[in-house]
Amino acid sequence: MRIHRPLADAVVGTLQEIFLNKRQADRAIEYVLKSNRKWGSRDRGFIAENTYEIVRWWRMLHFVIEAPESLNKYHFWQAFGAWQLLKAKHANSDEALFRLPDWVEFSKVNTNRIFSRYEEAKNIRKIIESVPDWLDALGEAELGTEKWNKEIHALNQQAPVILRVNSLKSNREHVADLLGDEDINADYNNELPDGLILEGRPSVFKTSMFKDGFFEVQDAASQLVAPMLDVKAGMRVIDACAGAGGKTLHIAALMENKGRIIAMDVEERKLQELQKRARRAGAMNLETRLIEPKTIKRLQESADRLLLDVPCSGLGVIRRNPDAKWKLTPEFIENLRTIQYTILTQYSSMLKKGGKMVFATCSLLPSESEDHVRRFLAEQGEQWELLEERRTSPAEDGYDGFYMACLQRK
Ligand SMILES: C[S@@+](CC[C@H](N)C(=O)[O-])C[C@H]1O[C@@H](n2cnc3c(N)ncnc32)[C@H](O)[C@@H]1O
Repeated sequence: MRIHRPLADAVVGTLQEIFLNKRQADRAIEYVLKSNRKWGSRDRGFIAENTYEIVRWWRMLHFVIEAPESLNKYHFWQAFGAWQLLKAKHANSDEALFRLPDWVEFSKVNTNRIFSRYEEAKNIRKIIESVPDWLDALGEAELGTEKWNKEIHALNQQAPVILRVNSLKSNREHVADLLGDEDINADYNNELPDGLILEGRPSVFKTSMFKDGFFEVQDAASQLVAPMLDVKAGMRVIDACAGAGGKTLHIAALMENKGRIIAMDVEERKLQELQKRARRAGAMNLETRLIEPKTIKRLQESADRLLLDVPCSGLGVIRRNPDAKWKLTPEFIENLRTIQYTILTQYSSMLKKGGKMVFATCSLLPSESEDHVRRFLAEQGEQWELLEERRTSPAEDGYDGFYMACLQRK
């Protein structure tokens, strides 16, 4: 394999945007890809994949190149070079040893030293799995050593691309056929009635099927949340932390567009995106509502079903957002725990007696998930019954790490 200089430049420049200018990885990648329309799909794939992988393995690469705390552009070139040298080995592949091109930026890259540092790194979990000290300690404290070893390893693997077919417009056999016409192969999974697991990492957003609202990209774990709500056509449903509406659209499809969904959030921008997606999906039975001081009180005991997909650390989805490892802080997670429990205790009042509520997070940490439900039941158990609870695990079932619990109001 040869490395093309403009592509390497693009990766190194994007890494600097992410680490020095604190840009979000997906936005920085999107920006650089838009900057040169002439790049073909392989070039784009190279830039996106290498950037994401170097972000994912940042701590390990930082260790092998022996970089200081304060970084300059040459350190990003060295990390890029080290990743080219190590990626086959790191994936346990027996590909031939890669030789770096004779570029001045690589003049300080010592291949033998990189390999010996890599062997050293293998003995230190937080280095080889590339996690900050505090997160490694927190994961181990909450999950136990054996489980954390497995989960953090699985969280560093690339996640599969999974679609949720929009049953308002199509069905999965039809979409699988249409994808086949575009040389995209898809597999089924019995647990996900509308799910299609794609082979490889094809770009699906440019297909006419996507533009026509035939599917959304949504991980398997996320596809389990709306069905747990047990919605029926005609019900009144509140999705209280709807964001851009991944789960709202699923709920709308399960309700066959009948009844009413109120999709709420504290960020108007996300609700606008939700409306755009709802139009594409043909979801007509929903309205969006920005949460203001009296919104929750006005909706007391008004919903048959309530989804609380609360803001969380996103630790269960770092396969897809590896830069979160470097942006999260213990203080931020602590603050989230307070918000999560406040949402659970205050927003639950919107549910009618006899109604069902799902509390969900995309975190692997019990302190953001199970612990809240246990405390809620301890404090208000006479009014609530826990009907069902589920945890998904990147290590065990290959899904993102979600928690979801269904509670019924007595
Ligand atoms: C996990 S995300 C929701 C993802 C969304 N349900 C989906 O499936 O695409 C959590 C959402 O909670 C919102 N949020 C944060 N604080 C909130 C609050 N106090 N009340 C309601 N929503 C809040 C965030 O803006 C974010 O969109």
